Amino acid sequence: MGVCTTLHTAAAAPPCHLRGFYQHKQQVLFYRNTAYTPRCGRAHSAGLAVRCSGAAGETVVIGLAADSGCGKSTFMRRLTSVFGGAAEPPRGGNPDSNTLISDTTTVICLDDYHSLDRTGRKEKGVTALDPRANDFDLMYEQVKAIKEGKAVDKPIYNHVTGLLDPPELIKPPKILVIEGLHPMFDQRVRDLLDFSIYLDISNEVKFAWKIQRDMAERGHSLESIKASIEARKPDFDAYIDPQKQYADAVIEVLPTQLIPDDNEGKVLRVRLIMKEGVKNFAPVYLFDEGSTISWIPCGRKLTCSYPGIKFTYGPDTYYDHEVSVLEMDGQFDRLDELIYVESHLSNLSAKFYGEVTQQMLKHSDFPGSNNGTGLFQTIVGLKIRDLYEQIVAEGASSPLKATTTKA
Ligand SMILES: Nc1ncnc2c1ncn2[C@@H]1O[C@H](COP(=O)(O)OP(=O)(O)OP(=O)(O)O)[C@@H](O)[C@H]1O
Ligand SMILES: O=C(CO)[C@H](O)[C@H](O)COP(=O)(O)O
Repeated sequence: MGVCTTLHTAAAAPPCHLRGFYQHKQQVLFYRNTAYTPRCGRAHSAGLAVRCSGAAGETVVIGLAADSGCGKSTFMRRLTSVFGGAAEPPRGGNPDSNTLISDTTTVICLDDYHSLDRTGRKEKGVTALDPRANDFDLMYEQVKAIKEGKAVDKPIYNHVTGLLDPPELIKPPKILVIEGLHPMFDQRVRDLLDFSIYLDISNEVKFAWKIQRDMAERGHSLESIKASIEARKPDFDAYIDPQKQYADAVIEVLPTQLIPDDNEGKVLRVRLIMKEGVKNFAPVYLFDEGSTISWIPCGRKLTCSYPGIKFTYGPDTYYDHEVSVLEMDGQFDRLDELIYVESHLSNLSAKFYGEVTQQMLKHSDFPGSNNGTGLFQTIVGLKIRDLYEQIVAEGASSPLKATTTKA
C-alpha cells in the first residue's frame, strides 16, 4: 500500500459565480495525507500534487451508460450490494443530491454536469442528451481529480426543480461509478475508466418500462410518454447509443424470441456482450470457453412455465471487437433453482459457490430479478468487484511509483 505525503497546494481561486456557496467550507481538510484547500470549482486540481500510480490511493473508476429509465439505479443497487454495504445520499447534504455513497463505492450521476438547466435547455432548444447542454471539461477535470485521490466540489443538477444547485463535496472513494447519459462520450473521460458498461435497452422494451414507471407510478399519459421518447430519439441515436462501441460489457435487452410476434414485452431476451482482452476482466462462459452452445435447462432441475428458458453462448464480433456473448431468453419461475444455472457458468468471480443465486434471492423484489437483466447485472457486479481487487493487489505488490505531476 503506498502512502503519499506530498503537500497539494491549490492555485489562487479564479473569480467564481459559486464563491458564496463555498465560503462555509473555507477550511483546510486533510485527506489521504494530502492537505487540500476547498475553493471554487476547478481550482482544486491546480498546483503540485503527488500521484501514486498503482497504489492503494488511486480510485478505480467505472462508467455506466444508459438512457434515462433504463435500469441504471437498479444496477447500482445490485452493484453496491455485492460490496456489502447500503448506499445512501451524502449525510446532511442536499436532499435532492443524486449521489449515493457506501463504504466502498460512490456513485455520481452525470446529470450533475448539465451546464444548462431546464429553462436554459428550453430557451436554446436542446435536450439534456445534447453535448452542448453538458460541461465535459468539468466532468473530465473532476473525475480525473477523484481518480488521483483529490476531493472535488461537484455541481448538483436538481431533478425536482430543474435548476443547478450549490455543489457538494465528493471525496475519493475506493470505487467511483459515473453513471448517466455520457460516461463514454468524451475521450478524455473515457480514458479514465477502468471498466465501462452500457445498458442497451431496445425501443420496444424501453417503451414498456417507461409506461410501467411513468404511467403507473408518475401519472403520465400514454401520449406524453410516446412524445417524450420520440423527442429524445434523434439525440439518443446521435450521442448516447454510439457509446456502446466503447463499452467493455454491454447488457442488451430485447423482446423474447420464444413467443412468436410477442408484443407484451414481459418476457425478455437479454444478451451479455463481453469484450475479450480487457485488463482484469475474464468473460463468463457457459460449459466450454470459446465454444458455441445452445442450452435449454428446463426439465428435472429447473422449473419452467411457458415459454421456457433458453441460454446461448459463443464468440462473436461487436463493433470490430472480439467478444463473448452469453444470452438468456425467458424467465425463471423459481429463483432458488437458479443455482442449477449458476453451476454451469464459469469465470463468475464469485467468492463462494452459489453467490450469484444468493444475490439474486436477496434482491428478488428488484425489477428484472426473474430474468437475464437481473442475472447479468449481478454477474457484472461480481466482475467489477474482482477487477477492483485485482487493481488493488497490483498496487500492493508493485513498488510505489510516485510521480510529481502538474495537475
Ligand atoms: N430489469 C428490469 N425489468 C423490468 N423493468 C425494469 C428493469 N429495470 C428497470 N425497469 C423499469 O424501469 C424503471 C426505471 O429503472 P431505474 O430507476 O433503475 O432506471 P434509471 O436508468 O436509473 O432511470 P432514471 O435515469 O430515469 O432515474 C423501473 O422503475 C422499472 O419500472
Ligand atoms: O435524461 C435525463 C437523465 O436522467 C434527464 O431527462 C435529464 O437529466 C434532464 O432532467 P429533467 O428531465 O429532470 O429536466
